[in-house]
Amino acid sequence: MKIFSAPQVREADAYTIQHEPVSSLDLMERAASRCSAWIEEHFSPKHPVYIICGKGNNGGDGLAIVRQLLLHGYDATAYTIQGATSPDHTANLLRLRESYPDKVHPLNDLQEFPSLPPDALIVDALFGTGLNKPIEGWMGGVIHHMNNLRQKHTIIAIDMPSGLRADSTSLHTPVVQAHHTLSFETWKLAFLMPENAAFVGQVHILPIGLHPDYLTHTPARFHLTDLETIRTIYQPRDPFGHKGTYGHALLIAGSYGKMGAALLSARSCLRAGVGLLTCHVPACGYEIMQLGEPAAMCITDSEIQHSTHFHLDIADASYTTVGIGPGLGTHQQTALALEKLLENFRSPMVLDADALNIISVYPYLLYRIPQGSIITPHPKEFERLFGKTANDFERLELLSSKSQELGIYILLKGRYSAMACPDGAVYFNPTGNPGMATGGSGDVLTGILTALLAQRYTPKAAIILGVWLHGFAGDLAAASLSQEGMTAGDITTHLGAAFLQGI
Ligand SMILES: NC(=O)C1=CN([C@@H]2O[C@H](COP(=O)(O)OP(=O)(O)OC[C@H]3O[C@@H](n4cnc5c(N)ncnc54)[C@H](OP(=O)(O)O)[C@@H]3O)[C@@H](O)[C@H]2O)[C@@H](O)CC1
Ligand SMILES: Nc1ncnc2c1ncn2[C@@H]1O[C@H](COP(=O)(O)OP(=O)(O)O)[C@@H](O)[C@H]1O
Ligand SMILES: [K+]
Repeated sequence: MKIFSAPQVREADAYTIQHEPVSSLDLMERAASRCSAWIEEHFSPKHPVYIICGKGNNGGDGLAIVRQLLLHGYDATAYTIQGATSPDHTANLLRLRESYPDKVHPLNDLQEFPSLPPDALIVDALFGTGLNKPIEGWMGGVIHHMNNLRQKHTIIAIDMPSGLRADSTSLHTPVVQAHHTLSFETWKLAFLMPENAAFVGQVHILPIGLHPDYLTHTPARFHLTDLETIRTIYQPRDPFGHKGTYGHALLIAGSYGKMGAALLSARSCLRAGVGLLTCHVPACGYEIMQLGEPAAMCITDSEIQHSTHFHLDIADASYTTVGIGPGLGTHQQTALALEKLLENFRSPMVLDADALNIISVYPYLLYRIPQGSIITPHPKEFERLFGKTANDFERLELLSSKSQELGIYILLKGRYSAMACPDGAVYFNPTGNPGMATGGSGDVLTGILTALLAQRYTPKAAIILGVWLHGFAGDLAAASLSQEGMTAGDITTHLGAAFLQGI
């Protein structure tokens, strides 16, 4: 699913008005009716609804929602900011005043903000995608006041929480902290940024019938992975396939005290369909691996506690791909071995965890990573590799520019993991839950991505599909075990069900 910028949303709006054709007032009526239907579905008429309306079309939506709710037996009231209003706003104001003159009140300063009865809902229709500067003065006070009321009253934002910019940071400016955001047609980039979590609450995308030609043909740089994309990527297994068909992966992982990471990664690699798996571990890990996962082959390092050189077969390129990093440790000898690996193995590989921590100490190694490889930093690892940024939008730009500069796929892990591709596109992943915020979840992901590369998915396909499956398996694990009760290994045990149900 494409994520459009605020100017693109305006273009989609104009294109729809011109080509459907539909009047802009009717499109507003349609958008508002999706919102009032959502409110009616989730809240009974015993909740009085207070809708705070700005001067533009977001406020126009708010006025139409008030009228629609009143028609359906709800007690709804509009509070409107005074000033020059947009034409569709003006038309809706007249319509509302005509039928329900006592349901519109002016809001010229904070003193005029209504005192709310218990159970009242606040609908925020102050500003949407037309916000053109940070909110200042008494309107900032209104937002502050609404946020103070959020403990007692549910706040529902129309299209955007007011004050939030769709495409750039809103840090240090007043923004409504909504419980629910009802947004039209497409996700906005701002909703996916961790720094905005407190503002957007739960996001509900409401289709309003924007013209499909515009949505299909307009290029977008940012995407949110959806089931349709996943179904296009997924390749069913060949009925005549044999284990050679699905690749031979080498997983380099583990050190003394962290063999669990290697085991978690190996198990998920096997459950994600690899043909053959060999694990390289330090000598202390031999029995752990052999007993822990009989389907994996195991080769050991000459050192007992950490790895110092990786198996010679690497130079013969007999492995389809390599996954390296989980629990590896950052010993200097391991760092040297990583440098040699990067010299000898030139196909796309997966680098995670300690492999990335080593690279952040020896940054020149970044430039030796084979083209098309996948690196999977969590935010702290990302910062160690590429430095600090002032906000999440700057971090996103840094992520994308490094991916393009280095010719590698960079996965920044989190609630909506961001996958930056060397062609400049960035994909966000919607699956997953906070139950996955537990040690070892990332190791499981490394195994999955390594397995998909081994099966000869392109790196772009592997990363989009792998991250989706990882999150979906995590969601299934949470559904059966609870977010608290699940562990990283439960993500792996639910991978089979994720293939069956998530694609
Ligand atoms: N997408 C779709 O397809 C559809 C979209 N629709 C709806 O339209 C919304 C976009 O409407 P919009 O363009 O009129 O902008 P909106 O958000 O109401 O704000 C503009 C007003 O706010 C003002 N203003 C701005 N910043 C300010 C500030 N910091 N401080 C103070 N004032 C500020 C600005 O005043 P100005 O600065 O221009 O004088 C102007 O008056 C969209 O979010 C959705 O709800 C649906 O109705 C139909 C289908
Ligand atoms: N709140 C969340 N919502 C969705 N996914 C999450 C959440 N928290 C963590 N995850 C996922 O869990 C994984 C954690 O990875 P990582 O931090 O590397 O864990 P570890 O180092 O313990 O293996 C990532 O894939 C991340 O996207
Ligand atoms: K709003």
